[in-house]
Order: sequence, then C-alpha cells, then structure tokens
Amino acid sequence: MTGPTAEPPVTNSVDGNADVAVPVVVAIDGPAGSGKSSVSRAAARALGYAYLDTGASYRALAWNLLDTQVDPADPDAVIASLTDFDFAIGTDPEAYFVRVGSSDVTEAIREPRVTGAVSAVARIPEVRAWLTERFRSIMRDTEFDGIVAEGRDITTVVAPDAPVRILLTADEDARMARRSKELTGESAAAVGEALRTRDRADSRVVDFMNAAEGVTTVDSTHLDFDETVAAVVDVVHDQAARSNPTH
Ligand SMILES: Nc1ncnc2c1ncn2[C@@H]1O[C@H](COP(=O)(O)OP(=O)(O)OP(=O)(O)O)[C@@H](O)[C@H]1O
Ligand SMILES: Nc1ccn([C@@H]2O[C@H](COP(=O)(O)O)[C@@H](O)[C@H]2O)c(=O)n1
Repeated sequence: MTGPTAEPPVTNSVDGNADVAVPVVVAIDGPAGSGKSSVSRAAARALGYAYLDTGASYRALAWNLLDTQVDPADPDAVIASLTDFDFAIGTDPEAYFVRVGSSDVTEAIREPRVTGAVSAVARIPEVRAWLTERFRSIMRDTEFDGIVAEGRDITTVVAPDAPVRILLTADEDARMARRSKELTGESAAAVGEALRTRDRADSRVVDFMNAAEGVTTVDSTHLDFDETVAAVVDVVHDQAARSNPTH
C-alpha cells in the first residue's frame, strides 16, 4: 500500500540512478515517555509516511519469552528463541498492530510485566543485531514515500545515514506526569521509579539522552502534543529539503 504523498520522494543518487525513489527515513530516538510512539505516529500520519515502532518489537520478543516461560535474563535461551520468533508489526499509522504468531499482542506488550522484562532482552547484542536487520528491511521495503522509525538507537545504529534524525526529549518530571496520566491504576511514585529504572538500564546499552552529531533535538517539555507533532514535521520538512535540494 502507498500512503498519500505529502513529500516529494527523494531520489537515489547513491547507485547512480537518479530516478529511483527511495523512502525518506525519519529517525527518532528518545527516553521512555518522551512521546516517541504517539508523536511519531501522528507525524507519520501528517506526512503520509509509514511508522515503525521498534520498541514494540523488543516488547513483542519479551512478551513471547514470558508466554513461553523462557527466562528473559538467560541470554542463551533468549537467543535460541529467535529461531521460532514469528512476529509482525503494522507500519500503516492508520492500522497499527503487533502480532506474535496468531496472537494480537498490541495491547499486551504494554503491560507492566512486559515493560519490566524488556530491558534485559534488549541488552543482548545478538537480539539487537537480529532486530536491527528486520528494521532495516522494513524501512527499505516500505511502499510509503517515507517512514518514521522511532526507538533508542535509530539515529545512531539502525539508520545513522537517515536524512532526518531527531532526538525527542522532555524533562523527567514532564515524562513522568504524562505516563502517570495514562497508567491511572498505579501510583505516580511507582510509575516514576519504573521509568527511571528502565532509562538507567537502557542507557547502559545505547545513548539516547544526548543528541549525536547532526541530530536535531526537539524538547517537548513546554509543548503540548499538537505543538510537538508540528515541531517534528517542521524538522522533517527542513532537513528533507536540505538533503534533497532539487525538490
Ligand atoms: N508534548 C506532549 N504533551 C503532552 N502529552 C504528551 C506529549 N507528547 C506525548 N504525550 C503523551 O505522553 C504519553 C507518553 O507518550 P508515548 O507513549 O508516545 O512515549 P514513548 O516515548 O513512546 O514512551 P515509551 O518509550 O515508554 O514507550 C502519551 O500519553 C502521549 O500522548
Ligand atoms: N530502538 C530500540 C527500541 C527499544 N528498545 C528497548 O525496548 C524497550 C521498549 O521500548 P519502548 O520504546 O516501547 O518503550 C526499551 O525500554 C528498550 O529496552 C531498544 O533497546 N532499542
């Protein structure tokens, strides 16, 4: 399927064929609760692009391990599980889903038990390499004119050459308050602690707190949701035009 065209497709001069359109990759990283999933999906919709939630893939793997009673803290067992890990993720921002085998796990992967297990899985290098390959192939094969891919290492590892790279951030108080609003059954203190613990664990593996060279920071601490989406879309328009000045 092809999304509505909001941006002229970028042409590929790398292989010498200036007429081959390649999808524009918009890479977005940031800490937990910074708005990566919700803002990236809304920005993808506004741009007519696909949307790739890489964290959902790590979560799907963690869900599968819990479901099949494999210890997420046992790297050898986790690596062995990849052979049979059959997952699919929807990249149309209007029809997002995550499936493992025939189970729709779109909601289940957000449960605190999965969130609590995912960092252990994500620190295994073989898991990162396996998923990174999947992400690159999804980005390459998209039928949309572009794809907004969000996570922790998209600007630095998965797509360091993306024409648009953004660090989406917000201060810890703002992120905790937004997450608390969503998780009404849990105390603000518990939500805050879970968020801090996960960021601490994840940042031992990749740096998503500081913008790498060439990455534009969008700080949403004092922006509402729509203003944040607009700020991201503005960066895309500026940087895509700069990397493809003929359009
Ligand atoms: N600028 C904003 N103003 C107010 N609320 C926001 C803003 N940006 C995002 N939100 C809200 O903050 C919450 C967290 O956003 P989201 O789940 O997209 O973050 P995330 O970075 O993907 O988190 P995680 O990494 O934990 O999955 C959501 O309820 C979202 O609607
Ligand atoms: N590029 C990424 C994306 C995610 N992770 C790990 O997955 C966890 C869940 O991600 P969310 O964005 O859905 O919160 C996250 O805590 C990381 O452990 C990753 O390592 N790299």
